[in-house]
Amino acid sequence: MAQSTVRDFAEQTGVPLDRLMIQLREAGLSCEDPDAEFAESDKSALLDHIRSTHGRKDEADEEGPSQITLKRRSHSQLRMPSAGGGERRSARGSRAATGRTVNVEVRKKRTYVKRSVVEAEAAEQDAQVLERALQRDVKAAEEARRQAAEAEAQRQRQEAEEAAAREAEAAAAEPSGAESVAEEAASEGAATPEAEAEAQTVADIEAEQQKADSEAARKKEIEDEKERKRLEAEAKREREAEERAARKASRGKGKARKKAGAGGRQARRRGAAGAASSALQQEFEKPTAPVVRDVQVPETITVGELAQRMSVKAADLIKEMMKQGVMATINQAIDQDTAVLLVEEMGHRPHIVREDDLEEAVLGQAAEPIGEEVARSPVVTIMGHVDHGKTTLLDFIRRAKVASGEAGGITQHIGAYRVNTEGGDLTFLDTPGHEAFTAMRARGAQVTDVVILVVAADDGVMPQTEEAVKHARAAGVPIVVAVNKIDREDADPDRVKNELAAREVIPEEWGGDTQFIPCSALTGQGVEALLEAVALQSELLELKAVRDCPASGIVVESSLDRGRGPVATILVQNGVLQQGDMIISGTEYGRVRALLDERGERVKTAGPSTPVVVLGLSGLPEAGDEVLVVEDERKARELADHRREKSRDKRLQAQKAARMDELFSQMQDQEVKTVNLVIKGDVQGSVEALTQSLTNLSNEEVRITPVATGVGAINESDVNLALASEALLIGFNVRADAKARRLAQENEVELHYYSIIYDAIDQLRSAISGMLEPETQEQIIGTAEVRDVFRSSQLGQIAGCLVVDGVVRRRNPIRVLRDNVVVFEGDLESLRRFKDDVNEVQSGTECGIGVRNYNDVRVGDQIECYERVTIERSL
Ligand SMILES: Nc1nc2c(ncn2[C@@H]2O[C@H](COP(=O)(O)OP(=O)(O)OP(=O)(O)O)[C@@H](O)[C@H]2O)c(=O)[nH]1
Repeated sequence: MAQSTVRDFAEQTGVPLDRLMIQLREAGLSCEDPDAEFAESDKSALLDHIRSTHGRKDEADEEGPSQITLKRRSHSQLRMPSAGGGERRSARGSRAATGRTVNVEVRKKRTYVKRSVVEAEAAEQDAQVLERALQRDVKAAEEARRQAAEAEAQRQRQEAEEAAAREAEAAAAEPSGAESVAEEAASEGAATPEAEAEAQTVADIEAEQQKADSEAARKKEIEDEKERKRLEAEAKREREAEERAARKASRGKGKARKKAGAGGRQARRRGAAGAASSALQQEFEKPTAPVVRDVQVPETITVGELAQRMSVKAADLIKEMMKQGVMATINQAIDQDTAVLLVEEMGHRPHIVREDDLEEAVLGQAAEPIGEEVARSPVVTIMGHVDHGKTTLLDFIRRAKVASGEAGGITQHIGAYRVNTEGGDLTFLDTPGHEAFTAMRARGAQVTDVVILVVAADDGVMPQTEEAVKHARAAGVPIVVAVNKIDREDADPDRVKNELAAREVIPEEWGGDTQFIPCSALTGQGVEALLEAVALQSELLELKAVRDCPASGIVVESSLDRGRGPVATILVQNGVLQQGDMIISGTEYGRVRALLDERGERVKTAGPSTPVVVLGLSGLPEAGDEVLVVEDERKARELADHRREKSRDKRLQAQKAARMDELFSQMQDQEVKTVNLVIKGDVQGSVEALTQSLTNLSNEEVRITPVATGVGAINESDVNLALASEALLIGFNVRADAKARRLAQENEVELHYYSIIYDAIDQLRSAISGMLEPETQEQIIGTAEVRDVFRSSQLGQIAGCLVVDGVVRRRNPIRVLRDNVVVFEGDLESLRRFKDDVNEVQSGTECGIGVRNYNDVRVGDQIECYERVTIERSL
């Protein structure tokens, strides 16, 4: 390398010479002459010095701001000629008017930096330049040294090889002396210290070279491995992307391939983890044609559910309904026909689902029992008017005192009893006779084979006697008439025969088919004959039942027992009901936990025509519900759920209708008053009957609405409900519990307790009578005939009249009638007797009448005087 001076170095690097000299002095190098040689060692020392001081700042520089920035803003206006025709306008001298003025804002920013800072920066820059130059020079010197060493090593290796070759040749020429020469050479080599050092250097260099080579080879290997893995991963991702694309392509979507490609690219970007997650990702494909769905349409379905089945938004369905002219909300139930229409309109395929499908599937042959028929005992219902002796008669028959235990002496709910008579077993359904139980009695007739119609011989045929005849006829059930109370002195059995014959219940002795048995439930006279007659009647009927089939029957009554849960009285009609059977009844189901007979004793089985109390149902079935034994619990639960859903839908539909009706009627008549009722009772039948009877009291002015009904004691929630709906709270044979009583007291909710249905009816009737609007009636109080008409200058036209009927009063309104047709309606202006004004004129008296605002009264007209009276009404 050529020798260089300090000056040369300064010129090379562009650093001012004086600054370089300062740096050298600071580095502790004595350099007075810039033309002196700039040795390598000096360069290394200077580099170390610069490295150690590089970036350091004077502490003084830290104080105060190192620079100040000044900003200046100036505004001016620029007037520009309007584009296109500016010159033309200017020629006309209208430039000012047409030119455009632009506001110009000029912003200037100037930064002043401290001198010391500038100097320091310059020094810093020079130091950096020097550092770079020195570094370069020092590196170059090192490189040169290394190359020189390498060249030397190479030269020595060649020399050694040549020497070896020469010696080999010499040895070949003088084999005897070869060894000695070689030894000599070796000893010579070992003996020379310079040669030894040289050899060591060469070995070191070679070792270094080898180490560097192996290091490079190892690095390359690692790099290659990485590259290979990267390529493998990439190939895998591409394969996956291609597979996806192929799958989509096979579905015939041209677009899909593109998307899969995009997905693949995305996956590549995300890496392996991303690729795995993208495989799970779902992609939406817009269908190219409208999707036609098969939609199951049951008998009733809510709008929301129908929309769901068609996979459309409920709002869209409601819109479609509006187009069809049907207004509905999402929770509203619609009928099958409407639903089918809507499904078709929306381009789908409706499939009508019959509700019975599931019933049939679950119940199988249970609907129609198949098997060998055997004789069964008759089911007898006693019907008749109130107090004609039904309970007394049944009491006598089964020798149990039922009547004495009943509130008000009236049977309150249907009970079923099996009694042994000489004519065989008879099952009695103890139906009550009061009108409130009409609905239950109708149900009773459906399971009944024979009706005993009790008619008191002293009272004859009464309204409920007639009703009982109608029910029996409607059900096609034969009647046996018990002409009761024949022990009474005023008993008149023939009257009963006559009255019933008039209603087409003809006695046998009169050629009809009805047996009339005179009896006394009190004394027992004729009761045996009555039972014989019933037995005879049922023999004629040849009653049969299938015993060897899954049991089925009818719920006669149900109630909630505090200890035993839901309790249902069931009349078995076919098959044999056993403890452990899985039964379904209406919307309830359950495994028969226990069977009890009419005396409350446990029995294991109950055959046809046997009334039995069943424990184990999930809830209270309705009186009249069918009971069926099913195979397994799952099926029973399924069917019960289905029925519950169905009844809920129906209820929803009914509720909606009721609300609509209410709306319409309120629109028509704003004066309709509503009495809400919350009714709780001891047994389902009573609640049902009471609810129906009370609802029947509704008329066009007062509507009675049972907002809630139920079995059991009145609880807090009943009181709350009554409060919320401003309802009357009625307890029939039940009382409010302590909490409910307290709540009722606090909120002044009245509790009405009853144990006799007609008491409840009477009280409510009188209560709602008070709610009726009083009626206004017109009463004619007098009539006068016009005999003469004359005019007075003071009073105008005056009619000379004779009061022919009642009294004519001056303050009362009048009507003028001509040939019995009203020609004017108004008031009297004056009423006079001779010259005196009077307040009233009695019948048979003449008077002068002036009619206000009417001057056309003629001879022969009648003037009718009337008054308006307000009459309180009752139901
Ligand atoms: N003298 C006489 N009185 C009878 C006879 N049968 C019933 N009574 C009386 O008539 C009244 C009414 O009898 P119930 O058996 O309660 O009449 P019911 O038809 O069951 O009445 P409800 O349960 O209200 O439908 C009672 O006081 C009986 O004692 C009878 O044969 N002779």
